[in-house]
Amino acid sequence: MVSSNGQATTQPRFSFGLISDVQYADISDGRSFHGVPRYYRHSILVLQRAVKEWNTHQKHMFVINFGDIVDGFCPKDQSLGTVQKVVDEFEKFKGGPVYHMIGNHCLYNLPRSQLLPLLKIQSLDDGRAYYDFSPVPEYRFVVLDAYDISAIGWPQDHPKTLEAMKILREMNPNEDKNSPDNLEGPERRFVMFNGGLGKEQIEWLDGVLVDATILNQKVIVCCHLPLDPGAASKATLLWNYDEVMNVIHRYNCVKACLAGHDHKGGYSIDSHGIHHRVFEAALECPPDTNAFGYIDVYDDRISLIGTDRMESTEMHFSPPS
Ligand SMILES: Nc1ccn([C@@H]2O[C@H](COP(=O)(O)OP(=O)(O)OC[C@H](O)CO)[C@@H](O)[C@H]2O)c(=O)n1
Repeated sequence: MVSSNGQATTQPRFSFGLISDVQYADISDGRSFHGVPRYYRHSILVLQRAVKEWNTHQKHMFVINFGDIVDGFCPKDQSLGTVQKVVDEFEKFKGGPVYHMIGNHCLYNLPRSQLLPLLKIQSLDDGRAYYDFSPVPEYRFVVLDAYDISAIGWPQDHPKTLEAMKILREMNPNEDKNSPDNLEGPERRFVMFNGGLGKEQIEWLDGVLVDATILNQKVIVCCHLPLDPGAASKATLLWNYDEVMNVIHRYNCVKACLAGHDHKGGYSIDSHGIHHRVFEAALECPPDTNAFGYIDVYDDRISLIGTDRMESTEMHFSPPS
């Protein structure tokens, strides 16, 4: 294709919409633990404007929601209806499927057994919430379950809860396990509002990357929790981000890791040239401002076009090492 100035332009192979940390609740505005304003009722308006804009573009193949669909302060007798209400807003997207992932605030509201069907996350009986999909033969998306090993979301006596509590007891000296006090650097991630990937999920990830390599697919990893200390506050990282990145770094197929959770957003390129983009939260948009976007996917880069508080980011792929 040739543009008006006579230069060759390339069309994206495909595009998709994205939004993170809607954290809607029908409650008055409040603040985060650190005093950052949170606009609980406004966040669903941000989502509505996002869906309207994605539909106007008429080019997005799908939408990805990066987790925390409702806030933990949502009255518990309203959790089910509130998750459904937000899912219904996502369903107004006309271009294709909406892919959800779970975040800590989802799990403060509902157990996995109720949450996963609402979010249409196909799961085996064991409640796992990781999956992959391939929108075009050249690309594979991997959606990780960041709360696979977690002290929230599983029954109290579940082996995964017990494993998570053991990790927190060993790694976090505080009585309040949500507090990163007395922890330094990336050790600050060992708090109860984070989680990690279990052995089975890591083996599954490894298998997907083997398969993607054989098929010559480029892979985009999506996870509610950030995977690189350069892109996010240390207290928001996946517990075993280092183990997960060691697996990813064994292959050349992963081009970008996309995340939510750290509401201010962030961006880094790691030692292997992988892009890490953490998305700005819809929840923290003051009235009439927005944080959502879409990504144009090319063969040699992905291009995030953000609205308002979501910064645009060009992510050119490094040549394979
Ligand atoms: N230092 C802290 C931070 C948080 N808490 C408590 O942990 C719960 C979850 O915190 P919250 O900020 O709501 O979690 P988000 O997933 O929205 O955001 C994660 C990052 O903080 C975003 O930057 C809640 O009960 C907090 O009060 C805490 O005790 N100590």
